[in-house]
Amino acid sequence: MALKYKLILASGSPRRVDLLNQAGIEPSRLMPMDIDEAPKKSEHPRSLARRLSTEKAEAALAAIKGDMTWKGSYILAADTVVAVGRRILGKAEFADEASASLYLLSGRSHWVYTGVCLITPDRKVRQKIVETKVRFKRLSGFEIENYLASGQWRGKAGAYGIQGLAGTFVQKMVGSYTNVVGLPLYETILLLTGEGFDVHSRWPEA
Ligand SMILES: Cc1cn([C@H]2C[C@H](O)[C@@H](COP(=O)(O)OP(=O)(O)OP(=O)(O)O)O2)c(=O)[nH]c1=O
Repeated sequence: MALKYKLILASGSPRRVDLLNQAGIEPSRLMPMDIDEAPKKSEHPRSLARRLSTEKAEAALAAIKGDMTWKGSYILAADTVVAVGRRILGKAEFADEASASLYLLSGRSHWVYTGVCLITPDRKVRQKIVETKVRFKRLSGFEIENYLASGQWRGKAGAYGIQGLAGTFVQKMVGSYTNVVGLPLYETILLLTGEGFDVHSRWPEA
């Protein structure tokens, strides 16, 4: 898809850039937004994905405020959350946290929620929250140790990346694969083309 517009990707995730490129879209600018990603007390994982994707897009909009170079640009942001039931499995900082996450995912199903938020040049907000159900096989201690040694858990929600070695753990998946990797392409294109989205609010012109 050849985008006629300037697109700011409010992200530092190399996966999101790759996925957009896969769809034929080259962001004009990458703006990683450093926001507090801690869930609120008893916040549902779906609500968290919605809130954080909105906050990332909003932060990018605030950052370009008054800069005429970016007038007329779209802003795209996403947030991926992994959860077992309502229990949110964040990005592990250390191997022991990653290990705990993998033991929890072993032999059961979990949900991956990605919130995608697009702000249009006329500052309308288009948003989608996409859900994928993933079932992991039962993982042996050896498989977990081996995975931890690969380092592929770093910087990823739930401490795994389906696009790498952890792809071999997946027994079953229902829903979008690209959603799990960090940006659901089908829905993102719908947002960009202006079809099938939820309008929540409108922000003033940057
Ligand atoms: C579950 C899963 C997540 N991930 C990644 C996607 C996201 O980069 C990351 C989830 O963290 P996010 O907070 O959604 O994104 P991020 O901090 O990496 O990037 P940014 O906020 O700047 O956009 O986990 C995979 O790459 N593969 C997977 O299978």
